[in-house]
Amino acid sequence: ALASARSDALIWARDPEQARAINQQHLNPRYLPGIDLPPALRATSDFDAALAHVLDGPDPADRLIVLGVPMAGLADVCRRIAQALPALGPDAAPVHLLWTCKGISPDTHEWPHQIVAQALPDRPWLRTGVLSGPSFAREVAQGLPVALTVAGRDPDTTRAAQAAFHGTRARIYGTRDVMGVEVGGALKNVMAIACGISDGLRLGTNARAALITRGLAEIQRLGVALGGQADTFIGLAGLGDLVLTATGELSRNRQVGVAIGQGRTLEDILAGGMTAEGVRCARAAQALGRRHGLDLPITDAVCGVLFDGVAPTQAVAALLARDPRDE
Ligand SMILES: NC(=O)c1ccc[n+]([C@@H]2O[C@H](COP(=O)([O-])OP(=O)(O)OC[C@H]3O[C@@H](n4cnc5c(N)ncnc54)[C@H](O)[C@@H]3O)[C@@H](O)[C@H]2O)c1
Ligand SMILES: O=P(O)(O)OC[C@H](O)CO
Repeated sequence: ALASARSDALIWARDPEQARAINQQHLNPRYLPGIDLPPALRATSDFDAALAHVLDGPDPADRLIVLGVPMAGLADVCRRIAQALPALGPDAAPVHLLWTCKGISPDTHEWPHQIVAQALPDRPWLRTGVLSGPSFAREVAQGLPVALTVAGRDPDTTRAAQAAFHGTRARIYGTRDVMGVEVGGALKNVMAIACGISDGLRLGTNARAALITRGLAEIQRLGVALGGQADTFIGLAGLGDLVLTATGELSRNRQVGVAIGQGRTLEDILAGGMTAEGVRCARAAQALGRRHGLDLPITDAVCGVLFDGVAPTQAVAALLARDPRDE
């Protein structure tokens, strides 16, 4: 998206072959097969060179890093940034750092902003935030319109993201509710697995709508208990991303659920190395819910099917047999 409007967008890729394909053929055959990338987009596999590109750019008001790695790589990449960043003084121009990660650490139950704060502490010029919302990478790469949310404690972060993306096909909204946005992004993946299972079982569109609506209630319950704002969950990072991921065929989390509903095993589905963050964070969401004394029945059902050998049909029956309650 950035490279469609400006000439200084640079991707850091771990794999030099991937960087070469982006530079020479304007293609990313592994992750975005068949899509022509903007010729202005350049790539490097040299981590230090990528950071220098941000710090040495012509406009100090324009320093933006977007971390598009899965949750499993977030701490590691932040530590690499911490090691490579020079010691800037307190008056240095800000560097804005956004992450796209949607999940919870399966071991420590930490949220992305907590992982970033630990790995990159005490840098007053570093402004951080989360970039989230309904956004299949493939559609963004095709140049189709997308609306996203940036959440950061410092309003500068939202403004920097808005300025950077202005003129592209991406429209950025701002909020300060980092926790709410992160809970929305992580939990919608669990709900997308639930909707996929329901669709894989051919339970119909009524069932899917029920799971989306009650799933949103569940996401909001956990998010508010953790300090998020209730109205964040009817915004792009809540309802918007939930609807997209629970219904869009491009969703990998939904695809995992559909395949399970059709009778495949989780091990078999994930054997190709697909990133489906909902699988990695469902247990952590369940544990956080229990710690806060919350009822998260759909999350429990997804955990039962993914990890405890509960048959999908049994999980549906258990959800329907719960005691009646007010909406
Ligand atoms: N793909 C999407 O449509 C999309 C949209 C919005 C948000 N997200 C979220 O963004 C995050 C990244 O998703 P993705 O689909 O781009 O993941 P991905 O699995 O496609 O990986 C993205 C890139 O990160 C690299 N990577 C993986 N582990 C790494 C590590 N340890 N260190 C450095 N690089 C590493 C990969 O090689 C790849 O180039 C996820 O949390 C996902 O939920 C994805
Ligand atoms: O493919 P998924 O299920 O990880 O979803 C991708 C994005 O998070 C959608 O906003």
